[in-house]
Amino acid sequence: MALSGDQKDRGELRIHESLDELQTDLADYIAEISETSVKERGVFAIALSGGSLIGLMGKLCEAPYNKTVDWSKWYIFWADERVVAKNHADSNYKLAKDGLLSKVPIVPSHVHSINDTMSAEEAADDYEFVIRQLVKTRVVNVSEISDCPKFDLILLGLGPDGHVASMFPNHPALNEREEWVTFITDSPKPPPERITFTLPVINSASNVAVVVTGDSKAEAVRLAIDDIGPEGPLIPARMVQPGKGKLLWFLDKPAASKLEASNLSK
Ligand SMILES: O=C1O[C@H](COP(=O)(O)O)[C@@H](O)[C@H](O)[C@H]1O
Repeated sequence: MALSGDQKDRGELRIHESLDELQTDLADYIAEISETSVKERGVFAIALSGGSLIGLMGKLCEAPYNKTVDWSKWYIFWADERVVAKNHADSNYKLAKDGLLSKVPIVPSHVHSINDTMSAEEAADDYEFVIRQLVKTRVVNVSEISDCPKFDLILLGLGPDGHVASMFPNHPALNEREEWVTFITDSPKPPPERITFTLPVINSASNVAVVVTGDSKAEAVRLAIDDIGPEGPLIPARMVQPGKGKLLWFLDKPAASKLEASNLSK
């Protein structure tokens, strides 16, 4: 049984007893948002991250989801990508392809990964151009409060340093307000060259879910969610604040272990 609660301005928290329970809840949640988006818009535009997230989404490849989800309506994007070849072990595309996309009937032309033959800067510009074309045709919705794309769902992981997508603590990319997709060449976590959605895009989504497991991330979870006062460090995950959308945290108990217990109710 999960503990759940709402933390003022920091969204809904779901804290799970086990990884198995978290994975089932995550699969249910994604399937529900997919169904709602397809009913309302005819399509589902989802942006993935890399890292541990993809393994935690694994139940989507199993019954009942593999048969009940309308995969033909899914359009896949990446909230961040490493600028490496698509068949490289560090590629977020490869991770998702091997762990999810090759196991369910996604339409290949609906998978929008970065151009891996370009420099980081070119790949970021090109990816933004691709998204702009899909906003024009409303495959990706548009935000009412900014000129940004409004993804139906953006799924994020969280690094122990508080990074989300490829936005790292104190990095100038956090201040980008004009571009939808930006690039970095100095990621503190290898590989150094990456592209990433900017905060305005993440914060314009209809739904943002941050999926975090393990005690190595407990301090980052605390700094992202708890009331740490004005002097507390502003880690990237704390800057995830969807304007009109819904923010949800999927945590296991070790990741939630440093949160104030007062956030939680049965
Ligand atoms: O480098 C990255 O790290 C984060 C966190 O990964 P995790 O394995 O600690 O969950 C990930 O969300 C991001 O997409 C990836 O590029």
